[in-house]
Amino acid sequence: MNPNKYQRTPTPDLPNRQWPNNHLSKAPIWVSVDLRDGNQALANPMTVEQKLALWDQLVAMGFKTIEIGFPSASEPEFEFTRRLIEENRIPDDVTVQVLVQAREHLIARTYESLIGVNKAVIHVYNTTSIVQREKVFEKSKDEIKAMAVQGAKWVQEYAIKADQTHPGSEWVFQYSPESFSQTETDYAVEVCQAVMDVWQPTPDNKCILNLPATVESTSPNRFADQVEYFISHLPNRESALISIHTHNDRGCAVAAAELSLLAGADRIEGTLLGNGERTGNMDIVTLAMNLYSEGIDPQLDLSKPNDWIPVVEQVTQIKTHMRHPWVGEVVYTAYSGSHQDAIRKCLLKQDDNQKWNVAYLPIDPKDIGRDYEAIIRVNSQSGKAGSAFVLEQEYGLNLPKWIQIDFASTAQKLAEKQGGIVSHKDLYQAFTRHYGCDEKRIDVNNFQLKLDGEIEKLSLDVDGETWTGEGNGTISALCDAWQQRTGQNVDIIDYAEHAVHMNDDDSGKNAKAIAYFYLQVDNEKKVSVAIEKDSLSAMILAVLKGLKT
Ligand SMILES: CC(=O)SCCNC(=O)CCNC(=O)[C@H](O)C(C)(C)COP(=O)(O)OP(=O)(O)OC[C@H]1O[C@@H](n2cnc3c(N)ncnc32)[C@H](O)[C@@H]1OP(=O)(O)O
Ligand SMILES: CC(C)C(=O)C(=O)O
Ligand SMILES: [Mg+2]
Repeated sequence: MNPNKYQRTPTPDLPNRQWPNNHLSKAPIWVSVDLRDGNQALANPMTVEQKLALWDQLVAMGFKTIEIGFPSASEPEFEFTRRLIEENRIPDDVTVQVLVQAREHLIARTYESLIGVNKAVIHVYNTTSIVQREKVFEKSKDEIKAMAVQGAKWVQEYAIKADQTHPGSEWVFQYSPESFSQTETDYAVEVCQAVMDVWQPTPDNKCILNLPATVESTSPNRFADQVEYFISHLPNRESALISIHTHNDRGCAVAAAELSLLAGADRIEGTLLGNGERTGNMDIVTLAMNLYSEGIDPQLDLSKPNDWIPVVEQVTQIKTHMRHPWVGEVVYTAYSGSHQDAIRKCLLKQDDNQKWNVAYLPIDPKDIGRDYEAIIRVNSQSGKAGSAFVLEQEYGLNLPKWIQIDFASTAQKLAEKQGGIVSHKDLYQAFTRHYGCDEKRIDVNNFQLKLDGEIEKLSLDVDGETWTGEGNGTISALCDAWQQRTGQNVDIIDYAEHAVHMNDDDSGKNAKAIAYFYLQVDNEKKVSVAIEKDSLSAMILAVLKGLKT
């Protein structure tokens, strides 16, 4: 490692920067560049059929501008453009965008690909960065500016020609000073101003100036400075939409785009899940969800990742990381005990009419189709709350805290034995086995209860023996019967019972009752559970189990 090899990328001095004081209140104009920047980054570029599948997905998600490719680059790119147009696949409210270099024959071919389109953005670019000027193009600043101006002129001239031969299309012009992030910002303003001088946009007929961090080379705050500087120094700013196109070389593409919006940008280019050159383009999903989590309508439908992620994965051949922000498979899952406990307590207190406020869950996972099943998974890092949550969500068991504590060591042993995540079914089976819920070990018959004044008189046969007792209710009469038979003193420390819908293998859902008892028999504390057809039977059996075992 030799840090002396590297230097800081210069950015403008902006002592009165405004962006840190700003807040976002609306979504930007989104532009998907999946079909162009995403595609050009793939070892195996998408086939036309794959591009069509991704196009349909992007339209369904609500993108209104989609960069569909670089039609002058290859036959498949050209053919894809033609198919969208000829097969009427472009909805009226969606605009296609195409990329082209500032080279005449490529611009001519680009317009050819667009014959018959209703509306298209022609996106022309040339690089303006110091390294590319000096080493790649070996041109002066004026010469590079002249390339941009020439490109802008060709874009305009060929639009006029296209209108003459095939009238009826609407053209929007976009220019990118490629590698804006590594360009002196003053110079980027100068080049863009020269392009605007050619196009003569107005506030009613804006052009688009797209500022790329082609290679991300500064921290997001310094990129935001570059953007604010650009916007505040651009004459005729109101005649341009300012677009941002960041890449993720430093891992901050989303942050840089988000801060650029604070700095005044109107429009964001990016890809789903951040596919794109090298470390990728700015991930639109992450930025849109960031806005959503702050109460801003993202103006995109990201609610069904389980539908659209497979499409993206299929066409890119790139798997989504399980911890991908907002949509990764486990990003709402808590394994650790204290997280599970906090989530469970917050969810119990979360009211549908209140703003979402749940520890460890920045949004309601249900908003993007993630079931609570995915939220809490029980393994050996989990505590009592995790098992309680699973049994509650999946089986409708509202375990009192003393049952949670009593069952915790059984769940822990199971998790340690299995070594990974304990399935919901295994956990439930462990619970019913631990409390003997499936075994009919006590035979109860001839139940009779008579009210004598304020006293309940109970008689029943337990395992063939007749028990009698009295008290101010069934359970106290039952405890009295035990005391009469054994001389042991019985106190009910706590109990709970509720209805539960059991999934019987044969007959489907069955309403039953579950009772939980916490007893003190002389000096011994006992916990018992019974599941029966009705609540009285469940309570009697739970008490008997506690007493007899
Ligand atoms: C940052 C980005 O993502 S930019 C977009 C990059 N995407 C792509 O390039 C994908 C599609 N591109 C292609 O398939 C090819 O580059 C083509 C078909 C467009 C052009 O191919 P070729 O003509 O063979 O040129 P090649 O790709 O080698 O390009 C380099 C030439 O174009 C010039 N050039 C590169 N970019 C530009 C530009 N934006 N404007 C004008 N000239 C340019 C270079 O100076 C070089 O010129 P030279 O041949 O005189 O040295
Ligand atoms: C063509 C431009 C906008 C680009 O993709 C980039 O600079 O990253
Ligand atoms: Mg790019």
